[in-house]
Amino acid sequence: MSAFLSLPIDKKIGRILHITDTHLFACENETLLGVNTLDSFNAVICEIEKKKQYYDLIVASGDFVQDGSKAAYERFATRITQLDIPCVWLPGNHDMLPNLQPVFNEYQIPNEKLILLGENWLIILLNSQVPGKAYGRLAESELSFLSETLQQYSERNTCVFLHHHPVLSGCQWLDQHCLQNTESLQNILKQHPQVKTVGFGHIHQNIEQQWEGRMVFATPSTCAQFKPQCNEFTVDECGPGWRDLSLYEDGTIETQVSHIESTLFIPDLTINGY
Ligand SMILES: Nc1ncnc2c1ncn2[C@@H]1O[C@@H]2COP(=O)(O)O[C@H]2[C@H]1O
Repeated sequence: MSAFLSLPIDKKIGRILHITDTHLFACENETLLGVNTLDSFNAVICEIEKKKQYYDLIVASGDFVQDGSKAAYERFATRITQLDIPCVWLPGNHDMLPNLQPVFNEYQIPNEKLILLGENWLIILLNSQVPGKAYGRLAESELSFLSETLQQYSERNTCVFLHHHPVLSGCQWLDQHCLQNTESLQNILKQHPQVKTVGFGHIHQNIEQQWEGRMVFATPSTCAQFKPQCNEFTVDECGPGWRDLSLYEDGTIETQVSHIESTLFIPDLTINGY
């Protein structure tokens, strides 16, 4: 069985900050879809600091960088560790593990896939990356890790995180890049009603919907967003975002997405791909 991180919680409610798709570059002036991704990430973190909300854990769900560079991973690691909240991560399709891993190790951002949060909750992080591809797939090893962990901790309410969307977003151009073996995930989840939610990034938009009797959600990127329900690539005007999750002892979840409201981060709506 894998190593795990055990986090006691002070209060009865477990609080998670979900950050995703930061798309940072080595160069501080680089932009994605017209948004300076370092400035938008910093704006999100500053806003979170200002709110002084208490968190037990940060889950960072991939696409940390756009250029694959160590310097860009350093930018993420430097700023996120300033929050002084335990942070765990999983990779997205843009991530280069040989560059990510040494930097996150240096900053003590642990590579834990199994987190015991307080007495009642289990957080599971899955790697859905297929190197060189925008779509995702859960390898047999990830599926058996999920299945074995859920069996071992069957008494705990559980949140599962991965990068790719297991449910269709309704954007055709994005749905070709979804999780390809959703059925295998579904087959495991069907046997484990303790899994209360599945969270992901990748699609740069807010989704909260019911799936197989549980809530699933996508969290907006900390940079530019994609417009919901569009067949062709379309950028949304929504500002950089993040998500709060409150996990209650009885297995219920409250969640809320926030966005930065600033004219500094309006994307270039004329760009049609990257
Ligand atoms: N115009 C486009 N049509 C289809 N896919 C695209 C387009 N532009 C970018 N993409 C891919 O879609 C992916 C969506 O999120 P990513 O940031 O992972 O990376 C993106 C690209 O790999």
